[in-house]
This record gives sequence, structure tokens and C-alpha cells, in this order.
Amino acid sequence: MTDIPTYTLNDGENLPAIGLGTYGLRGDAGIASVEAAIASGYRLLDTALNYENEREVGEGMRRAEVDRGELLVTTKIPGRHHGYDETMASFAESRQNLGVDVVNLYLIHWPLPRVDKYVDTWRAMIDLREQGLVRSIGVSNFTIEHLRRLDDETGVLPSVNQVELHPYFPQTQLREFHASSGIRTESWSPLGKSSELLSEPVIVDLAGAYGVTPVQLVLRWHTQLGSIPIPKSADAERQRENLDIFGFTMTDDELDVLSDLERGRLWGGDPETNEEF
Ligand SMILES: NC(=O)C1=CN([C@@H]2O[C@H](COP(=O)(O)OP(=O)(O)OC[C@H]3O[C@@H](n4cnc5c(N)ncnc54)[C@H](OP(=O)(O)O)[C@@H]3O)[C@@H](O)[C@H]2O)C=CC1
Ligand SMILES: O=C(O)C(=O)[C@@H](O)[C@H](O)C(=O)CO
Repeated sequence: MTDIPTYTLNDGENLPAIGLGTYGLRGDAGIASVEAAIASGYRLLDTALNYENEREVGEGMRRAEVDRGELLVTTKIPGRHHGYDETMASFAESRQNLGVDVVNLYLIHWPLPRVDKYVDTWRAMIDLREQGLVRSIGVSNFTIEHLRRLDDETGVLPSVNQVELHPYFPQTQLREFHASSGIRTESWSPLGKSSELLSEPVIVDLAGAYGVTPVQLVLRWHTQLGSIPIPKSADAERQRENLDIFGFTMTDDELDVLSDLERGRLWGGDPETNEEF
């Protein structure tokens, strides 16, 4: 089984260098996919209240023959639950759905700056961590401006910022800010979901040179940038393929070749305007 490196976050908690995205994993098949992923070595599972699959993720964790203490689950608070009291209630709902005592990583899913309640939400999450109900708190889709406001108004920076990140959208400036601030980057849609990323000639050629698949090369790119990719796959064989990425190391120039594919966001999810409630 693949030996997955881990990172120590700014709160002292540890996070594996790759996790399983679960968006779209639903029902009995979704439970089986989560269970299979854990059997293959995944120890970090990413879900959200809005994925409507927290029950499946929690059941897959329970069915897996791995101690709960070895597994880390991430979930996210939706925009409709922003606000201090609303966050406390939303957390209770997610915790019940998952069937866990403690959530390992709790994220604000989208900042919704127009609603302007993400600082109140953050204060509630700080308290949830103080109460021992959450191990680590973080955000998703936050910009440098949003992160600075959390620091200015609460003095607490997130442990993680989960953002759209792939060779088409390498987010260099944001990643540099994360690195200088002690925030760990997580990559959502790390494979570019259903885009043509995996058929880019430079990716196909370089993958062939290393004797790996294009998917494995892209996921290795993420890890060498210091970001935690959370690729989603419903298929056990592809889950294993996605985990088997630590046997080779690209040069800095080769990392730049992939980053030079930059073209911008793939789905228009601008944190300043995108509102998911
Ligand atoms: N915080 C946020 O706002 C967001 C968070 N996310 C998180 O990020 C996760 C990953 O992003 P997602 O948008 O799902 O897309 P990904 O970039 O992870 O791509 C997933 C797609 O790639 C396919 N795939 C996976 N592995 C392979 C492989 N080895 N070979 C070929 N195809 C493969 C999957 O098909 P198959 O399943 O058939 O293998 C699926 O269609 C989500 O599941 C979610 O947890 C995503 C979007 C936004
Ligand atoms: O997956 C998420 O966290 C989301 O925010 C989704 O709504 C996302 O936009 C999506 O379509 C999943 O890939």
C-alpha cells in the first residue's frame, strides 16, 4: 500500500498529502466507493453539507476496517448557514449526518462577501475548535483579501484554504501567500474535472517519459507544489492509480511546463461573485 506523506498544519494537526474528493458519490455505490478508497490507503475524505452525501461518507468510514483515529474527514458549511448561531446549528447537522464525534477539518465552503457574514461564521468555527468538536478549521475559495480580513478581525488564520487549482489555474500568487502565512493549500478539481487537461500533449509526453499516467503526473505536480489534491473517483482502480504518485519527482522546470498551461478558472467560480447557498 502507498505510503502517503503528511503535512503538519499551523494548528499542530496532521493532514495526508492527498485525499479523496467525494462530490457525486451517493447512495450504496457512494458508500462502497468511500470504503474501497480507504481500503486502498486513502485517509482523508472530502465532503460538504451541500454534497448531500455526508451519511454515505460516514457509513463508508464505519464499514472500512481502519480505526476512526486514522481517518480524517472534511466537511464544509454552506452559504445559507453563514452567521454565528447558524454555523453552530449547521455543524450539528453535519456531525449527525457523518455520525462522528469530531470533525477533523471544517471549512467555510464559499465566502459570499456580498452577504458579509463569513467573519461571524469564522468566530463560531474558532469556538467549535476550542470546544474540541473540530480538530482544524479552514476555508474554501477565499482570496488573499478575505484571508487578511479573518486575521485582522479575529487574529486566527485558517489551517487550510481549499481552492480551484490545476495546471490550467495554478494560483501562484495565492499559493505564495498561503506559504508565507502558514496556510496549507488544498486543490479542488485537481484533474480539471471533465476538461481536456489530461490530453494536453505536454502532459501526455512527460507522463510517458516518467512511465506514469497523465493523471498521476498532474497529481504529482500538485504535491510537489505543496498543495493537497483531493481527486474524486468512483472507481477503485482509478482511486489506486491516483494514490500511486510518490515514486517519481519532476524537476522545477518540468513543474513550470505544466504551470505554463495557465488559462484561468474553468467554471467561473470567482469567490467575489460566486454564491452557493
Ligand atoms: N470547495 C469547493 O468549492 C469544491 C470542492 N470540490 C472537491 O474536490 C473534489 C474533486 O474535484 P472534482 O470536481 O470532483 O473533479 P476532479 O478534478 O477530481 O475530477 C474528477 C473526475 O475525474 C475522473 N477521474 C478520476 N480519477 C481518474 C483517473 N485516474 N483516470 C481518469 N479519470 C479519472 C472522475 O471519474 P470517475 O469517478 O469515473 O473515476 C471524475 O469524472 C470534489 O469531489 C470535491 O470533494 C470540487 C469542486 C469545488
Ligand atoms: O463541489 C463543490 O464543493 C462545489 O462547490 C460544487 O458545487 C462545485 O461547483 C461542483 O460542481 C463540484 O465539482
